[in-house]
Amino acid sequence: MDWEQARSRVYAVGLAAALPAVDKPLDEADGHTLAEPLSPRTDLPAFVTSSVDGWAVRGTGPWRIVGRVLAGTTPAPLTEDGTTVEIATGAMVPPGASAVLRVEESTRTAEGCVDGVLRAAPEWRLPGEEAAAGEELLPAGTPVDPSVIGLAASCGYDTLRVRAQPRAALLVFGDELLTAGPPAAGRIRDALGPAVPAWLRRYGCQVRPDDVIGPVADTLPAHEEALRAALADADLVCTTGGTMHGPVDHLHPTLAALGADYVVNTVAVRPGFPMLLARVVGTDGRVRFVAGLPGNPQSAVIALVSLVAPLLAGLGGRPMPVLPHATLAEAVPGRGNHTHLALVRLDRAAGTAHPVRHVGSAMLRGLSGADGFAVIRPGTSGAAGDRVPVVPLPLLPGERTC
Ligand SMILES: Nc1nc2c(c(=O)[nH]1)N[C@H]1C(S)=C(S)[C@@H](COP(=O)(O)OP(=O)(O)OC[C@H]3O[C@@H](n4cnc5c(N)ncnc54)[C@H](O)[C@@H]3O)O[C@H]1N2
Ligand code: MOO
Repeated sequence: MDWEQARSRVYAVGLAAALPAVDKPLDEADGHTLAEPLSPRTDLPAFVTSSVDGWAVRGTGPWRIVGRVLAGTTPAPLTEDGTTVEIATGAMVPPGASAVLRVEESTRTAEGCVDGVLRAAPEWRLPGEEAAAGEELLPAGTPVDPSVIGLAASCGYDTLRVRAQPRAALLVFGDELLTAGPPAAGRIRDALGPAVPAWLRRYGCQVRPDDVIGPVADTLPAHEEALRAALADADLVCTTGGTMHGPVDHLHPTLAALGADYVVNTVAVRPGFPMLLARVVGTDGRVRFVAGLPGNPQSAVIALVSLVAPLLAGLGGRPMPVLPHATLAEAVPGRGNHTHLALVRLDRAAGTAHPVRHVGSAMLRGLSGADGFAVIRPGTSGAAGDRVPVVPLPLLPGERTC
């Protein structure tokens, strides 16, 4: 399947299986996605609010001082022309006041009255100036970040209705993998067991340490047992390795044994083509997904950005991630009729993408210095100066990249 087509298909399938809406207290909502639009419960501001420290006055000056209004109180009306109350920034302007005079622009008369020249523009904020009660400020599908949480609080929310956070598990396949110490005697370190959960968390998944399993023994029964167990609780199970058809590649037979159906089975992309996404419908009718990440570590990350990121966007009810563009600083070869995802470092100031070195699919050195992958479409090659889409890596937790 074409790479673009695979992304769209996975997104649509994820959206059709969008996770249920739940209520979260504001302090637990970060990283979730709004399941309903955000609208203020009152006008914002809710009352006429002084925007300066000064004097709320009625009529023309000089004004006789008759009181003081602090923020957080309900003031008595100003009923008499020529009177004033001292007022703090954020305090409710008393009904009857005709203006607010800034403290630094006021003087005192010998009699102790306040005097000064009023500015033409009012020194207060009117109800509804920021938003009217019930007005849609953010649509469903908006990622919840600290600014959204702050806005929700100012709109009067105690909880937010958000999509449940997807729960993900990881199964690492490969008897050759060591989980400690340096590589030796034909064995290498498992690079994906430690790295993939961290990528998944950056994409908004919950991954508990107990949900990272492996290396799972390279036998079909062990694979089947591990996948069944992982699917019992997780919405998404990622597996690493075993996507091909080598002597100990058991993923496809395991999926067949579980009655899974393929959403995507191999993608015309290099590196990473053996990636897959399968769907398993449990006896309870709940849909779960298995993402088969190839064993070569960079290919596994390409499967994450290509299939898992759009799937999670769909499950979270978010829009399909839009790819930013950058200008290639150097030529990047095409990969025939496959899409080439080429690791690049972005110069954000210049808007340029710089190919990095050490980018073999078995390597992680290039990836560690990269910001994402430049997309070289099938049948094309990238020349210096070409504008190309870039698939960003979610390098900082909560970045608005997905
Ligand atoms: N006859 C062919 N062989 C292969 C082809 C092919 O087209 N024809 N494609 C190659 C490509 S491309 C990829 S990608 C891999 C995919 O293989 P699998 O997903 O089945 O993965 P494995 O065979 O289990 O492992 C591949 C490679 O990656 C290393 N690996 C696996 N897991 C980890 C891990 N957690 N951390 C670090 N390294 C890992 C493993 O040792 C192998 O070296 O197939 C090619 N073969
Ligand atoms: O296509 Mo494989 O995924 O390069 O290493």
